[in-house]
Formats: sequence, structure tokens, C-alpha cells
Amino acid sequence: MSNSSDSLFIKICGLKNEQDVDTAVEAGADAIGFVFSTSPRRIDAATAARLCRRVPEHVLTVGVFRAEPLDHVRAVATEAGIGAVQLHGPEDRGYYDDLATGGWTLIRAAAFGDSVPRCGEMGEDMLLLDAPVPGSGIAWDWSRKSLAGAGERWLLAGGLTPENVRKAVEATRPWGVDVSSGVEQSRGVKDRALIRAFVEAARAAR
Ligand SMILES: O=C(O)c1ccccc1N[C@@H]1O[C@H](COP(=O)(O)O)[C@@H](O)[C@H]1O
Repeated sequence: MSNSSDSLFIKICGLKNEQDVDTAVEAGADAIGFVFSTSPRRIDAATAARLCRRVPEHVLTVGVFRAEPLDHVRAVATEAGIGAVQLHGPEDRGYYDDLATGGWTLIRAAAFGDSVPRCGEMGEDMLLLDAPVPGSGIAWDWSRKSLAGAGERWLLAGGLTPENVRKAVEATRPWGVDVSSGVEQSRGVKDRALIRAFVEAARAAR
């Protein structure tokens, strides 16, 4: 995984084909995500495995799951050959501990609510602070309260775009950012110019 501590970690999520994967990698993304849950961005493990084979080692490949049985997550993650698992469900500590034995980097997604979760509470390596509906492209109010309690490795997600990412980073000081809808021309269809513009704008933010 690339990214020095002072540069922003950038993840582009919901990729479905070779051209979009190559665009994200060439633009300088640190991580790319594949969605394995119900979504217009959903792909299967075999497709993800094919896409992962063209991703250089310094780019983290992430599988996105929402409240799936543990055995299913393990099987898909193994077949796809991804490096990280991102969990959007109500998984408990035992679920995280089990996946940790498989060697995957663990990303816990939490909807931003009244209290600020802290990275590491469930044994995760990264915390993703997201909107209540993941993948909706709807932003939450980042300025509502201090996010200092989220710990070190937390990523901002939810409604980010090339236009707002700089302001969002300056307002919240995250370790990284994650985007899906904001780099699409229509729901589930990525726009390569927007992917490039997002990475450029995020890099300019820090
Ligand atoms: O993208 C999806 O459809 C999705 C489905 C299930 C769980 C998570 C999903 N996406 C995640 O949502 C955030 C931000 O999305 P957006 O930029 O607001 O569209 C990102 O972490 C995706 O991984």
C-alpha cells in the first residue's frame, strides 16, 4: 500500500471494468474498490479477480460488503484476491477478528451520527465515515462537529466530488478520502475525466 503519512490516501470505489481501473491507477489512486453487495456497481468475484491482476502492488484493492455472512465474505475476498475488506454492516468484534486472521486490511464503514466512532475500536485498520446511505452520493454535514476523535486512519466519504473534495478535506482533516458517485456520469457508470479530476483536486488539498 502506498501513501506517506502526510499525503492524502485516495480511494476510488465502484469500479467495474479494465478502463476505469487503469484510469484510477494512472491518475494516482492509492486504493480502488469493488462492490460485492446489492448495487448498480456490483461485480462478481471472478470479474474482480480479472481486474485485480492488472493493479500494481502499491495500490490497495478493496472489496465492499454490507451485512453478508462471514463465510461468503471470506470466499469472495479469497477468489477475488483483494487486499482489503470494507464492511458496511452491523458486524461485531468477532467478525472482524475472524477476518483479521485472513490477512486482509480491514475497513469499517460507519454512518456519521451523534457520536464519532474511533478507528480501531473493532480491530479495524481504517475507519470510513460515510453518509447514512452508502453509495448514494449524498453528502453529510462535515462541519457539524469535530472529527478529531475518529483517530488517525479515517477516511471521509459520502457525496464527495472533484468540486467539493478540497473544501471537505480542509474542513475535516481526514487521513484519506473515498468517492464513488462523484466520479460517475450516471449511476454505476464511471466517468474517466471525473476520476482524474477528483484525484487531482484531492492531491491539491494536501
Ligand atoms: O457504492 C455502492 O453502491 C455501495 C453499496 C454498498 C455499500 C457501500 C457502497 N458504496 C460506498 O459508499 C461510499 C461513498 O459513496 P458515494 O461517493 O457517496 O457514492 C464509498 O465508501 C463506497 O465504497
